[in-house]
Amino acid sequence: MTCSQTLGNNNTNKYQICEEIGRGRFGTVSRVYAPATGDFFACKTIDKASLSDDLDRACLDNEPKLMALLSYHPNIVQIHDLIDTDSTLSIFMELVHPSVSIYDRLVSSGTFFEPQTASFAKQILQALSHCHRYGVVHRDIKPENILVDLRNDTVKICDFGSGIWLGEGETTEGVVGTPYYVAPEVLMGYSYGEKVDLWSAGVVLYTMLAGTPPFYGETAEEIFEAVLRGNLRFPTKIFRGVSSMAKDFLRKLICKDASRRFSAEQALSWFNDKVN
Ligand SMILES: Nc1ncnc2c1ncn2[C@@H]1O[C@H](COP(=O)(O)OP(=O)(O)OP(=O)(O)O)[C@@H](O)[C@H]1O
Repeated sequence: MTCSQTLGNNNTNKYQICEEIGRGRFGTVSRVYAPATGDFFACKTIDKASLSDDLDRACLDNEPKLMALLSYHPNIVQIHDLIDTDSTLSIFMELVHPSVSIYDRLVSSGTFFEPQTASFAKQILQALSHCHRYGVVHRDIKPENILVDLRNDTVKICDFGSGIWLGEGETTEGVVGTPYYVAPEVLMGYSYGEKVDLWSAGVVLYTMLAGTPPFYGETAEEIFEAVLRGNLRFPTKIFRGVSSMAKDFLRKLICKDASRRFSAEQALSWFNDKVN
């Protein structure tokens, strides 16, 4: 292993940067080594010059704060350290190694079997229930933002860059998220709350089972139209091997009416009643 280039305040050389393990809109994620303790971490470095507006800057401020607020939960990537300079912000996090997301797994091995999807579903819901108990709405739940620790099949939610803190009963507005996974109330411009994460989680679980998202289009506009129609189908050819219980569960998450959609807590109790 060769880790060069150092990172640290006042030349403390606290961390040595190893290889790049991921790339997002605003920066890169690298594996880093802390010589003092012998530990490895993931470091997301955001180039402040790449932030074009106040919304981007607010997201940058929010991400480490929300992660700290949520620490510790076994299904949420934990924040370890922060280095803020004039030009960059580096967030040091618990490392998931190798860095594999549900998206990577879908690309490399295709669809997931129902028992593994159920195990991941429970962990995702436990993470969301924890987030929502602390008033944090993730707003960008998608396969790329759910990491899989292959050593023990534990999933960990990452990337709170689009997250928001809402007080009890509070709602927000603004289009945030990723086309295939975004909830209809977000696209409609309505005020919305934490239930948007349950819609997205439902779409992720559907995609794990089917290999394609439930609402599809060639362009972002076409995807948005399909999401707004919210016509949820389970084509027999694809869902032949999937239980009616699983389809029932997905209908309770991918439900257009947010007031009738399961909360994370309701989804977990349903899960504990039916699956265990
Ligand atoms: N803690 C971690 N351990 C291992 N890999 C990670 C970790 N955090 C992020 N990654 C990898 O880096 C990628 C990008 O991370 P992240 O989504 O946080 O960046 P981003 O810039 O916020 O991306 P986006 O463009 O989606 O907003 C992830 O998809 C994953 O592959």
